[in-house]
Amino acid sequence: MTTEPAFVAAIDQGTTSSRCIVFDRRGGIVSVAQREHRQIFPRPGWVEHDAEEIWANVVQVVEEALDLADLPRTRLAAVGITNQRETTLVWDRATGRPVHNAITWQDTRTDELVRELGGAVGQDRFRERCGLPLATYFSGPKLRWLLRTVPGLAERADRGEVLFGTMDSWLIWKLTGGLHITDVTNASRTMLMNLATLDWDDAILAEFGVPRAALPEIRPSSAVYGTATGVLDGVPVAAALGDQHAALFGQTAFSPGDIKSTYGTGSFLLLNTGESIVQSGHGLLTTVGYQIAGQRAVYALEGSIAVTGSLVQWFRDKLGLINSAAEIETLARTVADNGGCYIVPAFSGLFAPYWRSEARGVITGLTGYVDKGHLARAALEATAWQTREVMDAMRADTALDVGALRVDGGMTANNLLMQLLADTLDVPVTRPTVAETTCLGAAYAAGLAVGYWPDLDALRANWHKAAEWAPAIDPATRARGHRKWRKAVERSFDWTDEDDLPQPA
Ligand SMILES: Nc1ncnc2c1ncn2[C@@H]1O[C@H](COP(=O)(O)OP(=O)(O)O)[C@@H](O)[C@H]1O
Ligand SMILES: O=P(O)(O)OC[C@H](O)CO
Repeated sequence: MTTEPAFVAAIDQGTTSSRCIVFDRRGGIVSVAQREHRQIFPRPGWVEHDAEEIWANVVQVVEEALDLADLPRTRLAAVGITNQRETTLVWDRATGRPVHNAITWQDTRTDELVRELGGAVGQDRFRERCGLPLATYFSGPKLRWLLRTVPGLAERADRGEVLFGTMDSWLIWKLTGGLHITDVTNASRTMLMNLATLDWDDAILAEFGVPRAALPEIRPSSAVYGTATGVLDGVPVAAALGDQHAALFGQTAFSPGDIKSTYGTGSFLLLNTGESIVQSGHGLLTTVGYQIAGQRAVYALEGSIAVTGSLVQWFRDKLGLINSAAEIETLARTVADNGGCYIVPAFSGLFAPYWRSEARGVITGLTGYVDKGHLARAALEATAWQTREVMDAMRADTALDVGALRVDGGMTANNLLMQLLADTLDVPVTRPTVAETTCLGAAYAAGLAVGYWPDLDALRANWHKAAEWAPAIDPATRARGHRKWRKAVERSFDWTDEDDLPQPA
C-alpha cells in the first residue's frame, strides 16, 4: 500500500458552518465533513461567533473528513484555508484565549464609529489606498471598536500582548501552534492594508488607532506558512484566501477579464483585473484576487450583493410559500413571466453598486393578476438583475472584455435562475462539474505551494463545464425588464427615517 501524500485538504471556515473537504489530484472530492456553529445576537444588529467553538468544530470536521476518506494525515500533501471574510478576532498572545467573541462581517455596531471616521470627507476617505469605502462591513472599524471598548485592550495591544486576526489568522495560529500570519486577500478586507505596497498602511493605522504590534504578517495566498501540529501534525499549512477569492481561484479565473459569481445567502462577483489596481467609479470594491509566492499580486473588482439566496429562504421561512429552497423553481415555472411584478430585496439596505443603507425592500407592480408563481419568478429575477447591475458597473470601470460568467454556490442548482441570468446579462453562464469551488480554490493554492500541482495550467485542465446557458430573449424584452427593475430600485431608496425604531435581531 502506498503511503505517498496523494491528497490535499481544504478547511472552509464559513459564516454559518466550518467544513473540511479532501481533494484528489484531478480536483475531485474524496470526502466532506461539516459542522454548524452558533450565531450569537447580543443586541439588534450585532452578530458574534465564539472562536473557540469554531476551532473545536474545525478539529472535528478535519478528523471526520479524514475518517470518511479512510486516510491518515500523512497522505495529505498540504492543507489550505479559506474563510468568511472581515470577521474580526483579538486573542491573548500568551494564553491563546480570545479576549472577546469574534465580531462578524454582518455586524453593524460600528455604524456611528464609521460616520465619525468619515468626517466631512465621508465614506471614500481611504478608498484610494485600501480599495474600500468606509463601512461597518470591514475589519478595521470592528478592531477599533474592540480597542476602544474592551478595558485595557488598547494598552495591551501597544505592548504586543494581544493579537488581531481574521478567521484565517486564527486557524493558522491554532494549527501551527503560534504563527501569526494572514494572507493578502484577507488583509485586503480590513481597510488597513495598502493595495499597492501589500503592507499595513501606517497612515491608516494611525487614524484607526491600531498598533502594528497587534497585526499579523501579511503573506501571499499560496505559500508554505509552516507545519501543522495536533490534528494535522506534520502537514504543510500552505494557503489562505478569503472565501470569495478562493472561489475565483477554484474557478481557475486566472486571466484578466475572467469573472465568477458565487450564489449563496448573498452573492459575490469577482472580476480578475490582472496586475492593475482598478479604482471603481461605480460602487465596486477593489481587492486582491490572490497572490502566489514569488509572484506579483493579481487584483480584482468585487460586487457584493447582500440578499439573493436569503430571499428564497424568506419565501420559505417567513411567507411559507415553499417548503424547500428548490421549490422556488417549481413555483416560478407555473407562470411564463413575472406578471409585471418586481422585488427589490433591500432587507438591510443595498450593497453594490448602490451602498444605500437607508433603502428597504419593496414589492412593486402589484395588480390583482399577480399570483404566488409571479412572486417566485420576481424573486429569482431579483438575483439576475442585481447581478446585471454589478456587471454593468464592472464594464463601466474597465475596458476588459467580460466573456462568460462562471457560477457556483447553492443557488446554481436552480436551472431556471441560470437561464434568467443568461437572458438578463446577455452573456453565457457556465457551471463547472465541481460546485465546491471555494474549498477547491484553497486546495489548489495549497497544492500549488508544495508542488502537488505544477502550475496554473494543470489547474485549468481540471476545470470542466457541467452545463451552460445561452441568452435566449430578445433585446426589447430585456431592455423593458431593465427599465422596470431600475424604477423598482428607486422605490426602495430613502425608506428609513431618523425616528424609526430599531428592529429586533
Ligand atoms: N434550488 C435552489 N433555488 C434557489 N435558491 C436555492 C436553491 N438551493 C439553495 N438555494 C439558496 O442558496 C443558499 C445556500 O447556498 P450556499 O452556497 O450553501 O450558501 P452559503 O455558503 O452562503 O451558506 C440559501 O440561501 C438557499 O435559499
Ligand atoms: O461565509 P459566507 O459564504 O457567507 O461568505 C461571507 C463573505 O466572505 C463575507 O464577505
